[in-house]
Amino acid sequence: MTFDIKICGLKTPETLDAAVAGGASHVGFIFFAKSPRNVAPEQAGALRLAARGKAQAVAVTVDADDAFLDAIVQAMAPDMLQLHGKESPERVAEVKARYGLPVMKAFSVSAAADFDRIAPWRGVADRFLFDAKPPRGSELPGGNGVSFDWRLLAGLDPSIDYMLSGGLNAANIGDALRLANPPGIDISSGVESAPGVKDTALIEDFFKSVRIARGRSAA
Ligand SMILES: O=C(O)c1ccccc1NCC(=O)[C@H](O)[C@H](O)COP(=O)(O)O
Repeated sequence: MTFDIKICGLKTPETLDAAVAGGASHVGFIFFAKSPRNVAPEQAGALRLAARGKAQAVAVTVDADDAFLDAIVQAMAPDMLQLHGKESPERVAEVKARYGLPVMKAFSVSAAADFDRIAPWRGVADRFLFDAKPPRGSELPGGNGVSFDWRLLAGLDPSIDYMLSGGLNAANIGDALRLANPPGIDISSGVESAPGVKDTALIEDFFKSVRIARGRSAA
């Protein structure tokens, strides 16, 4: 079974290279003006070239309209769209049909009952991303560096394909993998030295911790 690792919120060639070299299966680009990780579609288009054939480029949007999605898809040709807002199942289906791309739908989680909410999106979204609920007052629906109780994932229907997200870092990824055994993981602020500033050494440390946790050599 494959195990996916997404490094999200990349903005520079150096950190994108570190993500790909470390073994990222997915690299994420944020299109949300209030985020310190926000990039222009053309910037993401230039960056993602280095990942072509090595990692899937994911465009992360929040309740984006067709005009904005058109601009993103045209400028960067993403491999996947991550919808991180309040997109309905109908909107997810519309986006999938319009672009012919797989869609990962994000949900925030704080209790087991939150997984019941995904039912209408099953069979519509290709994958889910389970993130923590944003802290009170945050303007960001994601990228807040906060975790939820990973034990909640242990009882999830194993046919649900998802990435575990929210507050992961090199120090806690071992516990997260042990408790949740997810098919994929996603990280952003845990590999940053400041909000929106990715750090190549932290990216390398994260991959090293993942390898150790998965029982592989740290070298
Ligand atoms: O990261 C952002 O700034 C962001 C802004 C708006 C919507 C989504 C955003 N991030 C989505 C992601 O996939 C993040 O990697 C995910 O929320 C985990 O972030 P973190 O807790 O910082 O690892």
